[in-house]
Amino acid sequence: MTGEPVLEIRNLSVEYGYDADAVRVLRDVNLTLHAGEVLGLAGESGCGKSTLAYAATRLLPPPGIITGGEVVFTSTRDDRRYDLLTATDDELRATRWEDTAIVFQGAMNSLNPVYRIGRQLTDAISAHRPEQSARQRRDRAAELLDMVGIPADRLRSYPHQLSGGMRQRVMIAMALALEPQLVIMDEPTTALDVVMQRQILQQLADLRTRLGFSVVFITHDVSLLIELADRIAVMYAGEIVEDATASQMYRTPRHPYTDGLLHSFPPLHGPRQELGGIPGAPPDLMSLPRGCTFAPRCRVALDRCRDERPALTATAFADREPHRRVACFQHEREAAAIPPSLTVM
Ligand SMILES: Nc1ncnc2c1ncn2[C@@H]1O[C@H](COP(=O)(O)OP(=O)(O)OP(=O)(O)O)[C@@H](O)[C@H]1O
Repeated sequence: MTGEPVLEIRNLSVEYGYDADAVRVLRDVNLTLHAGEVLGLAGESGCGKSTLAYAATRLLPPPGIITGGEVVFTSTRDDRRYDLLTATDDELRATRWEDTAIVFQGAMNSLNPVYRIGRQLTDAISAHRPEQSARQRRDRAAELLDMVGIPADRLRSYPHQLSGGMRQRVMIAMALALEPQLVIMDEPTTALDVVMQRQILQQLADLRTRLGFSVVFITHDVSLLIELADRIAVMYAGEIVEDATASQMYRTPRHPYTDGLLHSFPPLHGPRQELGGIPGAPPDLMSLPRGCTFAPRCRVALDRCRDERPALTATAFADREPHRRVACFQHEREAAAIPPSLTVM
């Protein structure tokens, strides 16, 4: 169901801090998001998921600095392709909310406590659609609430009168107000329970089917993404280490880190399984190991993995799984050992 590229992130690098204190937090990240796709970004805390989302949309707060790369956005609104990293302030203003909307971490707490929900939605609309009448804006606000499953009479509620899940939905409604092409949600639900997380991602995926926008959904919980995303990019220590469809990742994780993540969260459906987790902790970004950054925690690391850093490239099974990428030497060895006819895809 996915279409043309909407967002093409190329060799994106980010540092926090300056000079000797600078930490390279993203290293040459390449990732493409397609029209209508739900892309999940997974990985443990601190691996750079939020940094990637904020840098790609030029919303990175200081001391974050984009040190290289490009982020090409294809706007269907004005049929233009442009690099968000070199876009002018006017271009960025025009693209925000209209083309791309971001729901930040903890966004549900960013609703203004002293205004009713309706006012906050209509204010967001009027900032970009001044030509609309008050009536049109109210109707649109009610329609948006309805889209996210909240009855229109809640327009008169104050944020504190809504549950956390409802406030999160209001933020989604606000993000959808101007019919953007791309919605980015950063771990919208850390404060909410897993059932609520699932409902929210489910709702976004359903709305995407109806309205056709693309979604980047950031979470620690890869099992949630397996169920609801089309594609998943797994990040580790500032790099993408695996990029595959959700079903490929579930059936045949090619990176040992992905495999570890899959066994770190309980799936909501299917047979019970023991949670393994991943021993150890991610490396200090100031002093990364020479070889694969995951090697010190990897149960199947080879000597080569400690010396050489694997690049994110097509898998060793590329003829049968095009568009899939992994950064791991071990899977090449496995591929060489398995007769192609026995390979499970
Ligand atoms: N303002 C900052 N100054 C210095 N380093 C920072 C800053 N913000 C983030 N970092 C570092 O950048 C790295 C990536 O952080 P980021 O928040 O992007 O990761 P994340 O995967 O989104 O984590 P989480 O899931 O906890 O939000 C971390 O090592 C973090 O310590």
